[in-house]
Amino acid sequence: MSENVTLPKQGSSEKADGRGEPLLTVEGLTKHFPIYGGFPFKRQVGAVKAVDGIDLSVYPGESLGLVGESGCGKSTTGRLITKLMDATSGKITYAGQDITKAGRRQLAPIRSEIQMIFQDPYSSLNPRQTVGTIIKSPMEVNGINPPGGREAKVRELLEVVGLNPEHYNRFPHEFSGGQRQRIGVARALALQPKLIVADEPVSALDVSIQAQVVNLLQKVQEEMGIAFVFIAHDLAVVRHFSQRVAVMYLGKVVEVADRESLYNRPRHPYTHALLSAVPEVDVDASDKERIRLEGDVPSPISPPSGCRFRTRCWKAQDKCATEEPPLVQLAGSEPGHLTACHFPEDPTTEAREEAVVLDPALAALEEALEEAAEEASEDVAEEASEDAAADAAEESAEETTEDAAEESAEESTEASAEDAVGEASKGTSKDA
Ligand SMILES: Nc1ncnc2c1ncn2[C@@H]1O[C@H](COP(=O)(O)OP(=O)(O)OP(=O)(O)O)[C@@H](O)[C@H]1O
Repeated sequence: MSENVTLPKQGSSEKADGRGEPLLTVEGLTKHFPIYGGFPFKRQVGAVKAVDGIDLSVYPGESLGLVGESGCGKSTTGRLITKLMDATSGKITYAGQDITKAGRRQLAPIRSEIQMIFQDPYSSLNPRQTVGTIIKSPMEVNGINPPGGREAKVRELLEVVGLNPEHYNRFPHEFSGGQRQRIGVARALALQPKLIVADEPVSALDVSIQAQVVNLLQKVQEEMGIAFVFIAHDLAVVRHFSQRVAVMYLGKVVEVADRESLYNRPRHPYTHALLSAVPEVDVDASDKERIRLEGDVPSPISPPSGCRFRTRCWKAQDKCATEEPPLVQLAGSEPGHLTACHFPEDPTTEAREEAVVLDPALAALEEALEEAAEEASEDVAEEASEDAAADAAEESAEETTEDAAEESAEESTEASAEDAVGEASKGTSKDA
């Protein structure tokens, strides 16, 4: 399938797409967390390769979804982008400036433009501060004095995120989970950012509240023109929110495309697997792929060679173990749709003839269970037929006994009647 590979590097193909200059670009970004061991002197014995060479771009005002299973490096990527953490290597460019190694002073003006919304609305707000103080403090730290004063701005922000401005003096514990996440959104908006990294902003919330918070973020993104990196572990949440989606697996971006192309014509087997897990109420079940993504993501300390997904992939061949597939535009994919796979799927989501189960252990277990179920049903059938035969035999035996008894009773009645008649006639004759 090597004839599929046609275009290099993500950035160049995206620019050709007419989107203009990206707001943020990361190239070859890596984050390795060192592991220390040994006695008595500790030394580095390995590293968790949380993010291992990713290329991504975020354009002004767009929402980019970053999706993948737990542990694939999404949160680390978010923290690297927001400069909450330094990268091991690679390059981060924001608004044309290389900020990879930027110090405090160079970062100061940028810090207010890039904000983060965290996953857990319960632990991300200081419980001892009032809502007013929480939302106001980024303005204080950055010396921002909005017209009308900070308090007026906070009240305005509370209204924007759907909270009562009168609750300015309340504490976080007086709010529900959804409301706390709204406070987190208001805090992120306080500095009029250009980019917000939202790290699983709804996954800690009740399902009924999730849609409300996603709608709020969507409103903020559209009305204020803020670019979003929306981190989620499945494709369902980002589906209605993100114009473009990047799929991550074990520290790598394996596929990136605009929403329509990714959901309707995914090429990477992992994307197919993630999509088959998206609940689709309006789609006929027969039209859906039946791939169950089972088993864990391998350890990021020693990821598989070549393609990292190969250990769970149903299409893997020898080449996948030796050559790492580059993230490129494949033949049949649209411009900007990039995939890292040697043996990509056809650009369609039509149903497979057979179910694909990604975990061989699970497949073996399912087979064993099926066999056991078959055996059990055979036994049941056998028992049932034995029972039926026994019942039939009993019934016929009963019938025969009954018939025989009836017959003998009839016979004996007849005989006794005859006898009686005989006796009577004898008596009559005697009397006579
Ligand atoms: N500070 C750290 N030190 C060591 N390892 C870390 C650190 N932070 C994250 N990791 C590891 O890096 C890998 C990627 O973690 P990360 O949190 O980025 O993944 P994720 O895709 O966001 O997962 P989740 O959805 O569970 O948060 C994981 O194996 C994690 O254990």
